[in-house]
Amino acid sequence: MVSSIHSVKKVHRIACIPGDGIGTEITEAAIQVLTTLQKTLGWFSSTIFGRLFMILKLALLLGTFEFDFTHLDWSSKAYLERGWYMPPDWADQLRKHDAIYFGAVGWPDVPDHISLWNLILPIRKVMSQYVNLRPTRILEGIASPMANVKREDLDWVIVRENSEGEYSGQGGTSHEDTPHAVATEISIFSQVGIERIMHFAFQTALSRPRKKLTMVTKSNAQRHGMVLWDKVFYTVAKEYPDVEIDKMLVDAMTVRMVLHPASLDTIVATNLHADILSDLAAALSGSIGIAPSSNLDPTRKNPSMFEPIHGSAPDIAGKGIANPVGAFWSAAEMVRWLGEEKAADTLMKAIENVTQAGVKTKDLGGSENTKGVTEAVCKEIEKVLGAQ
Ligand SMILES: NC(=O)c1ccc[n+]([C@@H]2O[C@H](COP(=O)([O-])OP(=O)(O)OC[C@H]3O[C@@H](n4cnc5c(N)ncnc54)[C@H](O)[C@@H]3O)[C@@H](O)[C@H]2O)c1
Ligand SMILES: O=C(O)[C@H](O)[C@@H](O)C(=O)O
Ligand SMILES: [K+]
Ligand SMILES: [Mn+2]
Repeated sequence: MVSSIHSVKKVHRIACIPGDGIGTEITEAAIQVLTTLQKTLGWFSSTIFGRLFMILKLALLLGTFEFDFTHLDWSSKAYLERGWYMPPDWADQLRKHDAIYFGAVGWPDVPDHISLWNLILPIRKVMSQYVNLRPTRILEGIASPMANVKREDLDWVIVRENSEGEYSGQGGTSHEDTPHAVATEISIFSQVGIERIMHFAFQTALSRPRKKLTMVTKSNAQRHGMVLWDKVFYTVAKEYPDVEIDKMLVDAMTVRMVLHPASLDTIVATNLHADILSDLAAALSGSIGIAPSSNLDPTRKNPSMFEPIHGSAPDIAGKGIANPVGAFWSAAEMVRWLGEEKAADTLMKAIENVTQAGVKTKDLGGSENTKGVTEAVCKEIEKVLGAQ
């Protein structure tokens, strides 16, 4: 009986790559929260009526959902021990899953370009995750470091091109290790690559109340690739007459983000520019520790990957003090991508109830550790569902 109930549940297969440093700590916390979410939404849901309803649903073979986590030990630590990050069939392994949950990669014992180019960048590229979606807003109970900025003033979505640009990986070094060393780092901007990210950005802008899109480049100094960006942006814009558009040079954009945050809504930028702007956005909304990201293949042919925007933070790793909120928010984005809207809303509500109650890590001015925030969010999930 139990196994037949089990089998009618929708199963979301998640590949988990905790990676390095605090990546392992926040991934463990995210799995704890997701497991609580699944259990609470399922059998133990809240009121007696909720439970009866759930039994009825199960009896009708409708079921709920559960996560099936596969843990993948693809990390710098493993690389140092065995000489590789991912096995040769890594892409096939990942494609057996519905989504990928990622912690962080990078450790001081391995050069950062080796770790990035052996783990996260091949996944983003080979899985065609050409969008990196990075929402930023000031959560309940969190204050921006900018004194006069109110919560409603900062509500942005950064759409980062995630497959090419400055991250093309093309270039090389001549006369290496001599005083005449010469290195090139070539950016690639393809019309197809720009068009698809622009369409995604316009559709994102359209889905938001303000329908406003700001495009960022550096097309004054960089006169080829960035100029193509501008050109494609204005061409694609013609298909979206309901979206209000404007254009910024990236240097001036940093000023506008700090001085006039309320003037921005959806933002589209290249791989590198959006990488930098999204760290700034996270800091302006309280901390790098709260910001989520979704590496999306919008065609859904490949699994998409969800991770906080921060890195492995070697300076605080192993201390149990990393802020898990960015990891939880990323988990909520994953749950939404998998079609579980109610579960995603529940998780976001639980996170914000916890920040509002002042249960926060040190980076947000609080005194809790990772475990304390995680347990508070788990308890809050039960409360939020119990109240429904
Ligand atoms: N996508 C990724 O996995 C990713 C992202 C960024 C950096 N990295 C890698 O991570 C390593 C460290 O990079 P970095 O120091 O430039 O950036 P980082 O994001 O790891 O850390 C920057 C600062 O923010 C703090 N911080 C980050 N996350 C936090 C959290 N959740 N809670 C509290 N404080 C937090 C850190 O303690 C540090 O002081 C490098 O190897 C880098 O290549 C990986
Ligand atoms: O993409 C990058 O630049 C790094 O992996 C990291 O900084 C990130 O933002 O994911
Ligand atoms: K990360
Ligand atoms: Mn980054």
